[in-house]
Parts: sequence; C-alpha cells; structure tokens
Amino acid sequence: MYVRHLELVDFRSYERVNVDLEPGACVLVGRNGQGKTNLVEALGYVATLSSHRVATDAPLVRFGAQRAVVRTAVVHEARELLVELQIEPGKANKARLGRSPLTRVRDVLGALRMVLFAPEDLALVRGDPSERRRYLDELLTLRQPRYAGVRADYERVLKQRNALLRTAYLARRAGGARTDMSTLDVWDVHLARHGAELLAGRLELCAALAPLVAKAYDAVSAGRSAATVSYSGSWTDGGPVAPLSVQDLEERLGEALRAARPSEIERGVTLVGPHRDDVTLMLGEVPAKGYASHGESWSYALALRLAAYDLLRSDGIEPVLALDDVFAELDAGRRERLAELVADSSQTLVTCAVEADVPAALRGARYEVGSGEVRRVG
Ligand SMILES: Nc1ncnc2c1ncn2[C@@H]1O[C@H](COP(=O)(O)OP(=O)(O)OP(=O)(O)O)[C@@H](O)[C@H]1O
Repeated sequence: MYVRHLELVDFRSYERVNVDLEPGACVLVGRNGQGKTNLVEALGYVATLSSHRVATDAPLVRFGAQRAVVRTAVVHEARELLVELQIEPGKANKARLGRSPLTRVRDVLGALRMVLFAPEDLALVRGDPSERRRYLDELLTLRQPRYAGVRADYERVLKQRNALLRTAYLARRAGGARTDMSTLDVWDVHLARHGAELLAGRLELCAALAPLVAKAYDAVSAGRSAATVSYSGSWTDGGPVAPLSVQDLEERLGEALRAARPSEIERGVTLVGPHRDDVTLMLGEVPAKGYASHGESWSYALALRLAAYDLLRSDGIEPVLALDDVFAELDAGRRERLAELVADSSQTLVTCAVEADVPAALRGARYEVGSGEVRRVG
C-alpha cells in the first residue's frame, strides 16, 4: 500500500497544498516549523481518526478557518482509493470513500494502514497507561476495524455507568436522598460484555506483539537487555492477564465489578475494566518506565512501532511507514539499523530538518517543505 497523493485544505498551517508522493522512500526536508509534521499528521489522522499530537480536533484546523479537509489517494494492489475527511470541530466529521459519502465516519478505518513513529512516542514508554492503551487500540482497529465499534459501545456504557455512580456520590455528599442504584446491575452486564470483547482483542494483540517487540528491540539496541511486553489488568492489581475466551473474560470482569462495587460507590467512578488497564514494558528485570535511560526509552518506543509495522505486514497488506523527525534523536548505529529494517517497505515517509541525518538507504524521492508549499526537488 502507498499514498500517491495528498491534498490539504485549511489543515494546520496549510491553506491548500497538493503533494504527489512516490512508493519507496520519500524524504520531506525543511527548516523547523515549516509544516513537515503537519503532512504526516494529516495522513495519520486518516489512518486512525486521531492526531498523534493533540487530543482534540480544533488545532488541526487552520487559524481563522472553520473546517479542514484531508484528501488522499491510496494505492493498494494496483487499485486507487480516494479517501476524504472533513474535520469541523464542534460538529460531526464527514468522510468519503471513493465517490460515496459514509454514514459513519469510522468506516474509513482500514482504508489507509499506516504506522507513524514520532518524538511524541516517548510517552509510550514514559507516559500514563492511557498512552499504551491507545497504542493497542489504534493497532487493533487498524487490523480489525470492527473494534472501533466495540470500543464505542464500551465507552458509551462506561460513560452512562460513571454518570450514575457520580450522581449517587454527589447526592450522598450533599446529604440528599439515596440514589436508586438498581440499574447499576444492568450497566455491569453491558460493561462486562463489551469490556470482555475489547479485552479479548487486546490480549490476542499483546500476545502477537510480544515476540515482535523483543525482536525489534534487540535489532535497534544491538542486543542489550531483553524487552518483554505483557498486559496488566486493573482487577488483577496490575498482574498479567492470561489469554482467556471472551466468555471467561466476561465472567471475570463481572466478578471484578461486583468486588469493586463498594469502592466504586464510595468514589463515584468505575474502577475496573479495560479503561484502567495497562501494558507493562519490561527491560530485563526492571520496568522500562522509570528505569530506562533516554536512549533505551527511545529504542523501546521505536521497537513498539516497528513491531506494529511487522504485525500489519504479516497480515498481508504492506502498511505505509512514517518516520517523523526521528533520525536526529538516534545515534549513528541506531539510524543505520532502523534504515536496514525498513529499507524494503512499500512506502516510507521521512521528515527531517537536516537531510544528512537520514541514512542513505532511505534517501529516495526528495521534497522541500517551506512557505506553505511542498516542492518535489529530486
Ligand atoms: N491550526 C493551525 N493554524 C495555523 N498554523 C498552524 C496551526 N497549527 C500549527 N500551525 C503552524 O504549523 C507550524 C508547525 O508545523 P510542523 O509541526 O509541521 O513543523 P515541522 O516542519 O514539522 O517543524 P519541526 O522541524 O520543528 O518539527 C508552526 O509554524 C505552527 O505555528
């Protein structure tokens, strides 16, 4: 798969820009703040329906404009698919695939499979559990778009369950009448059902990723400590969760909710479930978070992205790879090893301020980014 064309209208710093891209390596060079990341961010948004830099859509729309449009032509097995997204903060986004407008924007997921590695990925190792959950869920949805629906169902039930717990908590604090909690049982059933489905997907994914992360870490760090990845449940006190059937997971989650109920009523929030889980990243005998050096954390974050890339590849559809501003952060050895690992990719988009930082194996088509324009220069 590769992106043949990208058009942005009022996206970030761009009023309008059109870029023809090539299969293989494409290097986007430009001084700081010229809009290189904005280009790969737009493609990442098409792939995941979220930005790797911001949690809300407002910053994606050019100052003073009302909506942004991202149009892209994606080639897969000699067929070209046009994907269009309209981002309008405060309103529902709109999407088109080919000529057809989509009723549900999330049906665009899967049209572009892309793995983006960026400086923000250090948070995968050093940041909150939410960063690692997001990593898993985005990959899960890229591989199996139906999980976007599973997540949406889970989040809807969680929101409603939390609202009930919160109302009871506030009423109790205000010394008011006791809130009727009988509907909590119903929410528990739904939460356990959707939660178990999401969990099963995440556990399967984690098991598939673990050897690939170990292999990628070994390759980029040249055989220092081993990287081990495991899924930690919010109801197992952070302990690993064994892969179980959806039915068994539903039972476990139901039991955990029953056990946590007194504390949940006390605190007014749902304390167990996939929304509180984590992925434990170990380096040798110690957790990477809090112990790994800056360089090791970088290698770990890179290994997580490379493992995602490998896994998508093994599904039979070559994803697009984007390396945003990462070579400046890596030492010479890691640069070369990374280039070797991805040299045969169907398309790698590399952004950089200094072209000399990019290993020769990844210097393909060359583009200059500056003054709101992107020009092919080699
Ligand atoms: N919503 C927006 N409207 C207008 N301009 C924006 C908006 N969001 C970001 N920008 C501008 O986009 C530019 C940043 O673009 P980008 O992050 O792509 O730079 P870059 O070329 O990757 O830089 P660096 O090499 O420093 O990472 C900044 O000048 C910023 O002010």
